[in-house]
Amino acid sequence: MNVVITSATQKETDQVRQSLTSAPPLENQELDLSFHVSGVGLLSSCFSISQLIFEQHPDLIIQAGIAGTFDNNFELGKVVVVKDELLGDLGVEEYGAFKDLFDLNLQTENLFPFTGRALHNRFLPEYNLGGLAEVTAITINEITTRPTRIEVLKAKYEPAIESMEGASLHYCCLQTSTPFIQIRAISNYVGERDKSKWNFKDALDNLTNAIIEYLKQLDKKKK
Ligand SMILES: O=C(O)c1cccc(C(=O)CC[C@H]2O[C@@H](n3cnc4c(=O)[nH]cnc43)[C@H](O)[C@@H]2O)c1
Repeated sequence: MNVVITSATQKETDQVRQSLTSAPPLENQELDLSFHVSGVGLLSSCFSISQLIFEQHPDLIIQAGIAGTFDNNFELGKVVVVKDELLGDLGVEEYGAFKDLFDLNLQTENLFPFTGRALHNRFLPEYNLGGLAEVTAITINEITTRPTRIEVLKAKYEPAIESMEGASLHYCCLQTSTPFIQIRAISNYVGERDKSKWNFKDALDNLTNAIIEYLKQLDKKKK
């Protein structure tokens, strides 16, 4: 099985690479694994993920990364899987409201690959192997910082998390019928710009453990 682990930055998957090299945890060797770095943001990730799909025809793409959360009840380090991905800043802000492409009638709801405005991961029933918590996410080009903007996004989309590449994965994979799963660990609360308050360590440690555990289960399933 041809499996690709993609991340926005190499740092997000360095520890996974190290774990796989130092003490290979996969017994059955059913997985032909490779790594891919998409770059940060929608533009770069959309191009490189589509190139990856057309050149390598993976059987499964795992997007592994960190993310900010809108939910103050989430502990930093928590690992989640994205079920529905929405575009959080493609549109116009006017009179304090944000109108997206659907509100502006520039995109049709439920027109493939959208399902009710979302890029829904229809592969999760088969591929969320560990039963990780499934959440709604938004993808943004400009990291959200203003408290009023945070409230607008929460009211409109009810997102649990925010990243800068999730929608690229969902869009490219749905368009090409490529199975995928987006696994994210929470590194910060959305709006927090003081990086000393981000918890990279727990996020990257927990993300690594979740990915290794996921690969073990996939390896077993494919035997
Ligand atoms: O500085 C480090 O040690 C470090 C280690 C791993 C990753 C990074 C990144 O800067 C990753 C950027 C990546 O993270 C996503 N992200 C994280 N928090 C947020 C957020 O609050 N809003 C939006 N995106 C977020 C995003 O997908 C970036 O591509 C640094």
